[in-house]
Amino acid sequence: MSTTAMDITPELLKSSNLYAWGTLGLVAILLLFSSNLNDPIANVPGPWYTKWTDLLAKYYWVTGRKPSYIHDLHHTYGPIVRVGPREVYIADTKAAQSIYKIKNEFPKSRWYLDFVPFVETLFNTPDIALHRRFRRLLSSPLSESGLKTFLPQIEHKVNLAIQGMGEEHKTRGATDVYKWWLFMTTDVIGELSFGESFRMLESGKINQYITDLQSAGKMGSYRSAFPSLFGFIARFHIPLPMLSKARVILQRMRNYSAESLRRHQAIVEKEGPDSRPTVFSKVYKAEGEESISPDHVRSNAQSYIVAGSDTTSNTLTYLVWSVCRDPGIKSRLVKELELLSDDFTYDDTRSIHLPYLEHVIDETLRRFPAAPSGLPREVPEGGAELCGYHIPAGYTVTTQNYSLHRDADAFPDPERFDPSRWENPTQAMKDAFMPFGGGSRICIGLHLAKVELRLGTARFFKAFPNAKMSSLEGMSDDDMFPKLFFLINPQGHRCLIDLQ
Ligand code: HEM
Repeated sequence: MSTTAMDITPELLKSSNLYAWGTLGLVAILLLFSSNLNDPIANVPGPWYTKWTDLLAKYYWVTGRKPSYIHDLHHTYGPIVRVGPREVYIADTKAAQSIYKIKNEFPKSRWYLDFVPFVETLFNTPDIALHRRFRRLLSSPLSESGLKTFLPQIEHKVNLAIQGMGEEHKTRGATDVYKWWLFMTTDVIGELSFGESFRMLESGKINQYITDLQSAGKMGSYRSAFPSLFGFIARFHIPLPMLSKARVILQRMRNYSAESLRRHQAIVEKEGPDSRPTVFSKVYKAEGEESISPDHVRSNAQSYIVAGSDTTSNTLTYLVWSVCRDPGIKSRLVKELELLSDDFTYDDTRSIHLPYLEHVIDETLRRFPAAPSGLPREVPEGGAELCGYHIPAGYTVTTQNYSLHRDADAFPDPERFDPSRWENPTQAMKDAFMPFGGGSRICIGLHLAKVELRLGTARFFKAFPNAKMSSLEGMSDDDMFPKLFFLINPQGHRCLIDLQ
């Protein structure tokens, strides 16, 4: 049989296709092989795509679901998991202890500067020396003993919140505790930082500054997910309405905080240095190398407002919701609080033995940690051995409370809200419990938060022992589904409680 040109061409084509695919395959294998050779964390378990990109993690971050995405990865891949080309997540308490320690600390990753940009503060600075200087100046007023000066102001604000809740219930048939706790914590930290409250408890309204802070926070989420894109837009002055609006907001916030601090300074100059103490009073007196610039005072005060409001208010909201949903837990708490007189003070909550109150608070901090997301750190020089893997210097290692607090070995039946698990806490529970972070970067406001949590919870359940969930205005458990950005937030932005 003779072979024609018509017969040859498909054969040729077939074989040349085969050749092309074969070459491509070979190149791919070579690339994979060489990238594995150049990838010092190639052996860390994780989804295949995380070797090249962390885009999926970013997607979950901007949609408020990253902690649960990471948690699922831990379920599939174990306590150490790769989530991007240069980042691993760790859900192991021993490794967490070696990352978040006081001596030879792992510095905060530069991610914090994208999340909260422009001026370095106690919260965002990766600079260890600057952080130590801030911390030396700022710690003592927020320590347990330092806070004694501010107790009357805090107690007054808690009382105003309880009063506001009671009044709202009379006219509305329920009260929105989410709103009142936010007013309370924001007014407390406003007064302690700026020397004057935002007076939201008195006006019953969120003011412009807080609205601005919330918008700036959203922008920070996007900026920290796509820092190069934002850098490019800024560098080439690409006009984007969203960015011009953000600039106006930032300027307004800056003016507001600078104005408040100036007003406070003027009062102090007129009435004497101890006339209106704030948590920054010590800073004004500092001199020489120990001092910090007025802009640093302003930006740190601003960061306190962010860090010290939603965190504590959302904890209180989830606490009230969790207790009100479980009659057994509520009656035990209410019974214990009978040990306090009706006009009890904060000191009474410390001197009278109230273990169940502490257990309820700890269980809320475990089950609904206000900062459930990753706290990224940079591996220092020399690298680190974590969970049996060598992670080189400069790579990012991160743990998240969302996973540590759901470790079933430490906390059996971890999704269950069960304060009694804290009656005899095991070492594993203590090690895995990090609601305030750890090491040198542990939350500076934890004592203030504890004061507000103890006072707020005790006052609420003493004033409203029959409080229960309300279904008014369509309120349901769906409203309380947690959106997980850097901070936790109930997705409905409300929590209606029937106080009767
Ligand atoms: C229930 C309430 C609170 C929770 C659960 C909480 C949680 C945390 C966590 C987990 C960190 C570590 C962040 C990290 O490593 O990236 C942190 C740091 C911080 N928190 Fe809080 N916080 C609370 C209340 C407050 C309050 C009331 C303030 C007010 C001053 C505050 C101010 C700060 C600041 C300034 C930092 C940075 C500390 C540093 O890096 O040295 N927090 N907080």
